[in-house]
Amino acid sequence: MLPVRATRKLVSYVVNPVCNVSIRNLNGATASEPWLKEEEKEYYPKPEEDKPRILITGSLGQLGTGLAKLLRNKFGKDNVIMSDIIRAPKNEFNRGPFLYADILDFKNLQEIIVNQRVDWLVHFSALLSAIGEANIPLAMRVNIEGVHNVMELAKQYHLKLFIPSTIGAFGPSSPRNPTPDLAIQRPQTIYGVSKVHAELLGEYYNYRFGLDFRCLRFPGVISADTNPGGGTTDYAVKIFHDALRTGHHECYLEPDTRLPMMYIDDCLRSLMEVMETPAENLKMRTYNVTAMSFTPAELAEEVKKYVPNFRITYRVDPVRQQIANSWPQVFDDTNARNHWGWQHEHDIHGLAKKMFDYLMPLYGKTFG
Ligand SMILES: NC(=O)C1=CN([C@@H]2O[C@H](COP(=O)(O)OP(=O)(O)OC[C@H]3O[C@@H](n4cnc5c(N)ncnc54)[C@H](O)[C@@H]3O)[C@@H](O)[C@H]2O)C=CC1
Ligand SMILES: CC(=O)[C@H](N)C(=O)O
Repeated sequence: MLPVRATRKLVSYVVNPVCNVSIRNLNGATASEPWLKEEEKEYYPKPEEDKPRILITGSLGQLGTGLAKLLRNKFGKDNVIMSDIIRAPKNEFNRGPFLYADILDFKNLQEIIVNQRVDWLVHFSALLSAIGEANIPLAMRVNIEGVHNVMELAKQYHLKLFIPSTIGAFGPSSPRNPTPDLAIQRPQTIYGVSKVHAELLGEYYNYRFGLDFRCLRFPGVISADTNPGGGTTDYAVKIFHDALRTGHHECYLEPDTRLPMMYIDDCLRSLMEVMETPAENLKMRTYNVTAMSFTPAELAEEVKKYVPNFRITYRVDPVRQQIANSWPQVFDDTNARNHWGWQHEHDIHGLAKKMFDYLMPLYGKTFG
């Protein structure tokens, strides 16, 4: 029997096929562990190469498809495993590994992590703010139980874990203009409550077990090639499609409802950057990031530069208006900028240009 001098939790016994001895195998331990003797190292897997293997949960939503593309360009197609509970469109399915993974099925997730030799876990599965309010029991399961599952698995298998949070993790008693990283957090949506839970649990696992947990609070994310999944900030995507389709957008928020926003390229880059920041440069585990803040009326003015006859009218949805009224108006991301060099690229003008450059040809329109 080979001696194992580790103090970490022993998880399995295996029979080594070469010398037919029983050795105890530590989850996630590789031959680079400093506590291994030279002769023990051959029984442990070689350390991972420089390219991590990454699992994305809920990867068919607004953020996941773009992130998979970005990560695959950087780390190789086969090193990024997309997963979701919905069927992948054929073009997505053919672009690289895709697996069914229900975030509520712990065993299935465990199997994927082991079989696919996952190193990083990007946990996107969630019910967003508006849809969460419409189905609170499901939101509690997906957003809270789902987080428990990934947190525990990331701990067991020594994964680097990213879970996004949101401006929605703040509430009406938080300072709203500007909202710093550390402030009162008493959100009044199940979405917000579940995100505060994820932030706190991740920070606790980091402190208690050394889990490499990283979290960014995103504002409303705006993208042209994917659709939002049922949030309060969704109008800021739909307005571009409506402008090109009919020239008219009926907005569910009041004209002067100011919310922080970000173009998807900035959002995904911030995620990549924080994942690659050396741990010693992270002074916190949860950071605000943002790019701009605007109201529906201000965005409509921007849209008119491209579609001069564009009209916006307002029919307020009380649920989403109430949520928006409780969220930050301006997000303070000074710490992200100072600690790990976060910088946004797109303001409201850049955002509108990007959206119209992408969407106009799809709607058969030209500028001017
Ligand atoms: N889109 C935005 O503006 C913002 C998003 N975030 C966060 O980023 C993450 C990704 O957001 P989006 O892509 O916009 O969300 P989305 O709603 O577009 O996509 C979520 C995905 O989760 C999947 N899902 C639902 N139940 C599941 C289950 N039981 N097991 C596995 N997957 C399941 C859905 O099928 C969907 O594809 C979320 O955690 C969200 O809270 C944070 C702030 C802003
Ligand atoms: C800001 C978010 O978290 C999301 N877009 C939502 O509106 O729910």
